Amino acid sequence: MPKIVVLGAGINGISTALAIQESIPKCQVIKQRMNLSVCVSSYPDVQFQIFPVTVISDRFSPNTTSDVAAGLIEPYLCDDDVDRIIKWTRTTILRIQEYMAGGHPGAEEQSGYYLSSVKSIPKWLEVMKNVHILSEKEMKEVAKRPEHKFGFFYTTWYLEPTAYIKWETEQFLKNGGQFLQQKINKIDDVSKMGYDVIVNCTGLGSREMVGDKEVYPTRGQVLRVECPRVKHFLIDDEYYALLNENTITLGGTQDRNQWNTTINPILSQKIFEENCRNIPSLRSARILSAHVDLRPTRGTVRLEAEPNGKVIHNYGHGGSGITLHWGCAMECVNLVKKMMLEEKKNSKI
Ligand SMILES: Cc1cc2nc3c(=O)[nH]c(=O)nc-3n(C[C@H](O)[C@H](O)[C@H](O)COP(=O)(O)OP(=O)(O)OC[C@H]3O[C@@H](n4cnc5c(N)ncnc54)[C@H](O)[C@@H]3O)c2cc1C
Ligand SMILES: NC(=[NH2+])NCCC[C@@H](N)C(=O)O
Repeated sequence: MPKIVVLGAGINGISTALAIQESIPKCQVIKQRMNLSVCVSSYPDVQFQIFPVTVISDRFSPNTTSDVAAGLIEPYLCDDDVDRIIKWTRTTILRIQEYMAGGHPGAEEQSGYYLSSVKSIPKWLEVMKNVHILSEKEMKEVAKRPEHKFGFFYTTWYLEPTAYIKWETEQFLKNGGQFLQQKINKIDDVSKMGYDVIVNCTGLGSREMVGDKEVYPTRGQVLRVECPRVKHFLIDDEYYALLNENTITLGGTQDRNQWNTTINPILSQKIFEENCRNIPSLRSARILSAHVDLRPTRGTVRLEAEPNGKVIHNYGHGGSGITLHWGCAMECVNLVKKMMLEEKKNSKI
């Protein structure tokens, strides 16, 4: 009976743990009514759970990097292979549409403008809806700055991480999942805890815990404001105003190798002013809060099983962890299944 543990409780940890439960039936509690025709009776609900899944983490939502995220579905600050990114994004979008169809909170389509000083059409635009490259005439109407030379309109989604992780956590617990609050100093310590499969989703924490110096912080500061008048998002080369259920997230900074998580009030003022220049209606906004966190940035997302080991890595999503989460979680499930099969074969020898 392999014991599976997921390290980390951000969007990638919780999603991967839930994906394992949903995709490997023996990893969730299955309630079955045993109807025996002979005595025309039925046993009380019988619970089967063969492989419990445990999540170990030092911090939980709403105190993870994931909770600070604006929830925009758009690949960003992730230099991975673009086709891999697009594949993961597509899988995530399907999951968001299922989540929305369930009427759950914190997810919706959002439409708006991407204005830039350079003419470039990102490949990931192919997964978006209602894409329209702005004509010169339309640019004249929409541009807010002389450097806004090129732009496009499209529809994407937002997925508010805190609301979504709350829902995922409820499903995970319903499936018999377990939580353990603990800081892991070295991943080898977990191997000694008797787990057979270890999935590492510790984001920037992997720099120390796994000793991976390729993962580094990109500091991001944002504001949450209330401004019901604003109905479209607007992203340009430096700033962004992104819709959420009842608020707007204004960003944004991307300072590589900056570890400082103290909010800089001067920067907050600049983020507000620059976004008001792009969307004048924001002048009437009510500023609710400011946030800073560190994007777990890496040349590529590390999503792989260690050779002949029991560790699977899923970290380093940069500014795209919400965007890529379900695609990466499902790829992890395939690696877990493969590892369990190997384990079964070896134990037969
Ligand atoms: C300002 C800002 C805005 C963003 N906006 C967006 C956006 O709009 N769209 C998007 O797709 N992405 C966005 N991102 C990026 C996104 O937030 C990250 O890519 C994502 O949160 C990474 O998720 P994760 O689960 O891998 O890591 P995290 O959320 O950092 O979770 C890591 C987990 O591991 C735990 N952990 C770490 N080390 C240890 C240890 N040693 N022992 C035990 N537990 C440990 C932590 O406690 C935490 O629970 C934004 C990021 C920032 C900073
Ligand atoms: N700037 C840009 N192209 N898009 C907005 C990025 C928002 C979010 N991923 C983040 O801040 O990481």
